[in-house]
Amino acid sequence: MTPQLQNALLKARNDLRETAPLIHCITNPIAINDCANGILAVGGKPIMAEHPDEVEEITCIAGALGVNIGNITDARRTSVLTSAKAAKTAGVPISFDAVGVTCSALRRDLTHTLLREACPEILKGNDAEIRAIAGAHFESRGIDVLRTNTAETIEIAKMLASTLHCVVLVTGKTDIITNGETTELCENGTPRLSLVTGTGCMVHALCASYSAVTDPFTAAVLAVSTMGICGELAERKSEGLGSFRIALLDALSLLSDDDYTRLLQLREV
Ligand SMILES: Nc1ncnc2c1ncn2[C@@H]1O[C@H](COP(=O)(O)OP(=O)(O)OP(=O)(O)O)[C@@H](O)[C@H]1O
Ligand SMILES: Cc1ncsc1CCO
Repeated sequence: MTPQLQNALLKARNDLRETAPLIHCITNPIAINDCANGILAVGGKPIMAEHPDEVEEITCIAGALGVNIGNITDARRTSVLTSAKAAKTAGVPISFDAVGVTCSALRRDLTHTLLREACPEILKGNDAEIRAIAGAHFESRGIDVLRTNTAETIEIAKMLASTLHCVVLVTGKTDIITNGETTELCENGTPRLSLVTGTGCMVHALCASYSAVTDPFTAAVLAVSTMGICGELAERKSEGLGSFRIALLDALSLLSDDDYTRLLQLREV
């Protein structure tokens, strides 16, 4: 990590708390509450709105837009595209979480329409989701990854980022963040994060939050490293998955710059 990136990460943490921008999220009902609380914990102001007749208005007054296709409905499918197009016109940065794009033609079609018509600044998925979007071989079951090959996925993510001119974030044991030229790997986290539903969706909500105050690359690095570090801190303070989930929100709201810097495990490749 360069000193410039380290400074940008700390500045973005502070700027989000200072400016508290409105973050418009269209997400799934499984994770909606955790996403809203996650945004609040790091300093943003969430608004979860998805009615097709109001989303354009809301996107246009937001500092960033987060769209997630984890539990798609007719209304959300319409709203995702309406909001993303409005965001492009208004210059509002978009983060897109391609949850389950591996699972159905509906999600694949929606994803490719979105990438074509209103390409996000940050494209996020797990290993299988990013591979599926790139047209590469993937192994998954439902929304879960069955097998990864990090070295290969890095190359796929770089190619996708270069083609789409966006930042690609691949989550997993090792998180990959790339804009096609610069690539960082984040080793923070704990397997427990994958045992609680919606932690990937929360990473996405943090991407949207930080993209309101910094460039998409810094925002994606900060979002995923924050979740990883807070997962590590929460694991030390909890017993089962219920107390882990609560401890995770505590850690997100209490994380200091010193602890963030001390625990950060980032390396450029
Ligand atoms: N085995 C692991 N070890 C360490 N951290 C992990 C591991 N698996 C996932 N994580 C972390 O958990 C968070 C969520 O990533 P994950 O890949 O599970 O997202 P996801 O598949 O989109 O999740 P969901 O669909 O449940 O929201 C990330 O911060 C990631 O770094
Ligand atoms: C369990 C589940 N199913 C669709 S979305 C989701 C939340 C994690 O992405």
